[in-house]
Amino acid sequence: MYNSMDMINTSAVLSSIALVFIAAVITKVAWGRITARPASRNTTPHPPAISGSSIIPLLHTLLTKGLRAMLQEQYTKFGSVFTISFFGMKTTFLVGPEVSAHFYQGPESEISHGNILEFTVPMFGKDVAYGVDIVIRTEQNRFYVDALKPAKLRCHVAPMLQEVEKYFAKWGQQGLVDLKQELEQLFMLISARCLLGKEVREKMFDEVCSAFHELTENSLQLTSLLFPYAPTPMTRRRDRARARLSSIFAEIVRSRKSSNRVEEDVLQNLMDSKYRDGRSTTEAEVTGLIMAILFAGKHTSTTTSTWTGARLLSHTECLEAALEEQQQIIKKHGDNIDYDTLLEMSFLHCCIKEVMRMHPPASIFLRKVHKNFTVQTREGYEYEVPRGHTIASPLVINHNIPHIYKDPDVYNPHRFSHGREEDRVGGKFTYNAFSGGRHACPGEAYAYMQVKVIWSHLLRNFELKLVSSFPETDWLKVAPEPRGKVEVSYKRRMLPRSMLKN
Ligand code: HEM
Repeated sequence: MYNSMDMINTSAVLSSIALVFIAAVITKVAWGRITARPASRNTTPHPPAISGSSIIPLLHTLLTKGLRAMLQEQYTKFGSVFTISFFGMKTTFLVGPEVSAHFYQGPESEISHGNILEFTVPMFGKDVAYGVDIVIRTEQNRFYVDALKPAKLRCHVAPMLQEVEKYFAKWGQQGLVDLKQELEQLFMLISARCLLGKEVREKMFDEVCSAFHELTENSLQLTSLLFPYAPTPMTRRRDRARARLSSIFAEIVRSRKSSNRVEEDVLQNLMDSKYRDGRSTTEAEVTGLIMAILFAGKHTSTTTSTWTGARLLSHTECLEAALEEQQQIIKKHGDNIDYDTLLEMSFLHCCIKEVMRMHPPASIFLRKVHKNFTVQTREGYEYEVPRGHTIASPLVINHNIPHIYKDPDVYNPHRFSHGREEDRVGGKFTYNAFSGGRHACPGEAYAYMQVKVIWSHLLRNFELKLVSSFPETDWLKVAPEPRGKVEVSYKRRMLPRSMLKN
């Protein structure tokens, strides 16, 4: 069910769109006024629209206070459904679970990514994702879901742990690190091992990292996003990097097949996947699918993990509760960590979930409307959203609605604990860090698993302190992330048990 668009992680896409938005507004100021216009053929009005000169204060807020502040102002003023119109492009924002169902589960013929993710086609090739039709894409999505389902995840815990232990064994007795940079390197090592396979991890790690870096850096430049096929130096570098990666993965696939070698990694799962008509995946498809999954999972997991550190190390109570949980698990299972042990880390799970509520790696999701639909707001207003509009589900606001999340600006993992479960207050579209409905992230369980493997290890083996101030969000990055270095000092613990309470 995944097309090329979907392969691209939404965080990157949405932030890119925000950049496009900023750039477009900077270069030309449209004129107009705020109106609540009636629908063309029936009595249901279109959502209130902000356009023309009213864009100027909105732009001012966007540039001075950021995306969240700008959207929050419009939400306070107009309620949960409003349209921002500039340069003829109309984007209707749907804020909160009450108005989000159609966004997430409307059929492809009525709501789709449109051509928003067209730029992913030259990244991953014409054989996967947005290079193929919806039928093939849906099948390829099934390959992902299957490769990342819990039964298949169990075998990744041991290799993940080995990578984590080996990585942190290189740290000294004590020292100072940039957590963001450390975790980025570690996630690439884990991804190489569990997703791409041991050929890459053992023999071609540096080459694959550098080609992948070239591929993403050059694809996510504003010009490449807007004009993915223009013959610019960036698109040429992108194409060279993709060609290199394609040939590396094609060679690995051929070698495994010719020697009948079978590995326990996601690459193997994609190689073994079959379409409903019995056809096997081709080399080009496997190559495109594996590059896309790496792209979808790496940055999101790195930023989530870094924010988890920043939040835990700034909230003593949460840090102590997380340590206490580790201690209880150690008492029960010793130092052994497996898939089931990770599932027992429910407080750590809530800590990570709360991080993604406050710092969702994808801050806004976008879709194109192909057929008019109506939405009813919580206050009882009904609006018709017309065909042709872009619609947006802004997580930066949705995850901070006070009637759903008590004290939304406070980091409080307990809000997700059993019995309280604020993420269920508004139904199934209340918490959408992993999107939802037809395009829900297939890597959610894998993502939690790897972040927990890392953080349980860090908590057990190191005393950590956040040295730099709590990071701001860098909204100017294509995928929002903590701005600048996240400096953390560490001191090795001799034995986790002796360092903890009780
Ligand atoms: C904290 C980590 C992660 C977050 C927050 C996240 C979030 C998301 C979101 C929001 C989407 C849907 C985009 C949309 O609605 O269009 C998505 C799609 C996807 N994610 Fe994740 N993701 C994470 C980690 C991962 C990991 C680790 C993997 C794989 C190992 C992965 C694989 C994918 C794939 C293949 C898609 C494409 C789905 C589609 O085509 O509809 N993600 N992810």
